[in-house]
Amino acid sequence: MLTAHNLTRSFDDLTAVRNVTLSLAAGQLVALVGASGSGKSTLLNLLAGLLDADKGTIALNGQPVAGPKDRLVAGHPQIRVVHQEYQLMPNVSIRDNIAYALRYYERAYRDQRVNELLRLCRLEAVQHHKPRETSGGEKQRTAIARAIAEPARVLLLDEPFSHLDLPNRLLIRDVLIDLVRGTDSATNPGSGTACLFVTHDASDALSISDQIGLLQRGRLIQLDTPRRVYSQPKNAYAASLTGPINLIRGKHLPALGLPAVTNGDTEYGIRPEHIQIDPTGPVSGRVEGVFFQGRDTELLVRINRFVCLRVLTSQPDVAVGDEIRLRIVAKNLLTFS
Ligand SMILES: Nc1ncnc2c1ncn2[C@@H]1O[C@H](COP(=O)(O)OP(=O)(O)OP(=O)(O)O)[C@@H](O)[C@H]1O
Repeated sequence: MLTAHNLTRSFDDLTAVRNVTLSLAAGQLVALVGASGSGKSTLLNLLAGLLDADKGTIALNGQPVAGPKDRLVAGHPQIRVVHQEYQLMPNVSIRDNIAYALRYYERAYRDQRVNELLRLCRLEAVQHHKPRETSGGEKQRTAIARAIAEPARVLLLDEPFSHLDLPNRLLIRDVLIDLVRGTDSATNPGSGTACLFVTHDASDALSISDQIGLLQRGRLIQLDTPRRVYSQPKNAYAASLTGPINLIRGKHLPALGLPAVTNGDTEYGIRPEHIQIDPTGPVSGRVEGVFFQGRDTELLVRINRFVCLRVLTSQPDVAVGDEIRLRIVAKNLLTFS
């Protein structure tokens, strides 16, 4: 549906987006993840036709999506964007901000649809407030409600969950999933929307997206299913974007009970959940930190002067200063370079 080919955009001598090729299909949720400054918002604005590309093409169902220099009004009628700053009208109520997206519809339908969106995004209580009288999360939900008010082929969201508490985060995630899959009949009867969302939160990306795209200094270094991006990351940076990872030089592998390698400078990675606490394990370490996380506890375990490992365990009875034994299975080791 939305395809981008070889997109490149520079600001002076900084290339913010470099040769990015990707496609978004109807009914598909794609998460875009990358470090701050890696080019996520720039790519989103290019895809929305809000920024001119220096090179490359964008097409929606085969039709070119023009940048602002080739259009009277920037943007594309079938592509909705929610920016990080929300861009709400400051002097009208939350209700009217949402209703504005439906201004060309007849009054009765507009009122009914706005009521539905207020309910869906839990905004009924603040519907008559001005944006400045609402919280960050309420403003964020208003921007999302406005973006999904009308059917759209493509929805591009810049950090849609960043200001939401956990219940609202789960709520908006479900709203988006329904919309994208085409199960929200009022918004998009049957066909589904293509959605790309930028996030810093690996758990959002891993749990709801069909694909994750990883940006590193403007390049799309990996685009794959959440499972593959997590278990076969392209490099150490990619691994660190999708979850905690222990990075270890080859020369330190024997100290972890793993076979020696010829190139001691090669970098390896091991996820904390792949290190087992095992009284018969070959490695001994001293617990330096215990971080309770609810279901699991993360430990910092000092193996020697050079290696300190993050270990995820469900064992609640470990304390700072304990000596524990660990086992790492070689097949779980990721090789990076
Ligand atoms: N209008 C602009 N003029 C000059 N440089 C810009 C402009 N917009 C973005 N940049 C630069 O391009 C790079 C990519 O910026 P972008 O906002 O796309 O990153 P991002 O991945 O969205 O970052 P964040 O996660 O912090 O929002 C950054 O180095 C930024 O400073």
